[in-house]
Amino acid sequence: MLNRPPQKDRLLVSLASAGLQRQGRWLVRGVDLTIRQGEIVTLIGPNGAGKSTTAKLAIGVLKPDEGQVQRAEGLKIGYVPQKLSVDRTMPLTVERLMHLTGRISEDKIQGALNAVSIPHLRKAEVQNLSGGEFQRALLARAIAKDPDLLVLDEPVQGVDFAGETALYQLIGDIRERSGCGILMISHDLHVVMAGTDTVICLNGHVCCRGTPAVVSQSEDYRRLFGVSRPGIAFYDHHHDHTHLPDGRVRHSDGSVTDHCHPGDGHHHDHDHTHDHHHHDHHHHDHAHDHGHEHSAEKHHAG
Ligand SMILES: Nc1ncnc2c1ncn2[C@@H]1O[C@H](COP(=O)(O)OP(=O)(O)OP(=O)(O)O)[C@@H](O)[C@H]1O
Repeated sequence: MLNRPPQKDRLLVSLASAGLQRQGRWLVRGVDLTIRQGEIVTLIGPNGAGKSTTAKLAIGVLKPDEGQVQRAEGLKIGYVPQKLSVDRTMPLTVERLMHLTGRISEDKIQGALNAVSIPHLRKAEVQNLSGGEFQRALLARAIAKDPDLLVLDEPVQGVDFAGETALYQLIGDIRERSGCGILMISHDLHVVMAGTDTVICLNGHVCCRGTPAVVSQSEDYRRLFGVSRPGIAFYDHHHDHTHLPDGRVRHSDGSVTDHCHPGDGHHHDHDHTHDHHHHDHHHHDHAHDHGHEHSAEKHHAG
């Protein structure tokens, strides 16, 4: 699938001071945003912040009342909306779901299902799929047409944390393989979004933007999402040590100690909080206080 030569930095979509008004109210206003080939841009923001509206402006489903929206000529878009107009209780196989938006060749269907690791579910009924399998089926449908731009409105809804991690990984792999640009939407930052190049935090307007690490530390982000809620610290680097199940730490030189070394590659300027929604203890999704006893069991006990 999707094996066209990468045209790095090709501008796919740009919004300049874009705004949309309905019934005398600006749903979004002053939105500047660009998506380039091979780039993952994630829109975050609370309910009603205008994320879906912004995505619809980007793909051209909605026209801006103010500002400009431009798309590359002949841009092919794969869109996974937040809500699907198909009734999940209706009898419908994955294969037929993929044909709903137009005929796709057998090869493309197989290739797309392989790419999202559900080739065995081709004949499965959509209503029997798990949340994660359903999201993969939607993703397969979107990538089957070799899009230049994938727009994914809440791609991990109804998916547990392990599935979420796998899905974000898959989305990153799709970007690597196809070189397409990706616009994703989420309510909040997820640690596993570290593959995102740019996060844009929306609340009717753009509150802040930057890498996941920068946004998670920004005052605007904290104000919008509440400083006191369990925070997420981002690690955009690889640790050079491993946390053992008994809470001790094995370092790159093979030595084992009770604590991390000061130079072990953790950030020291972040909020020392845990994301208590995520009980799995992955090396890239935890923040911890270096002065404290740090034990993996504590996380699992959550
Ligand atoms: N056609 C419309 N007419 C009037 N208001 C609308 C229309 N479409 C959306 N809205 C309102 O615009 C605001 C932004 O909606 P939008 O769906 O873009 O938000 P969102 O950030 O995607 O929210 P969520 O996280 O809940 O999906 C909401 O308050 C919504 O009620």
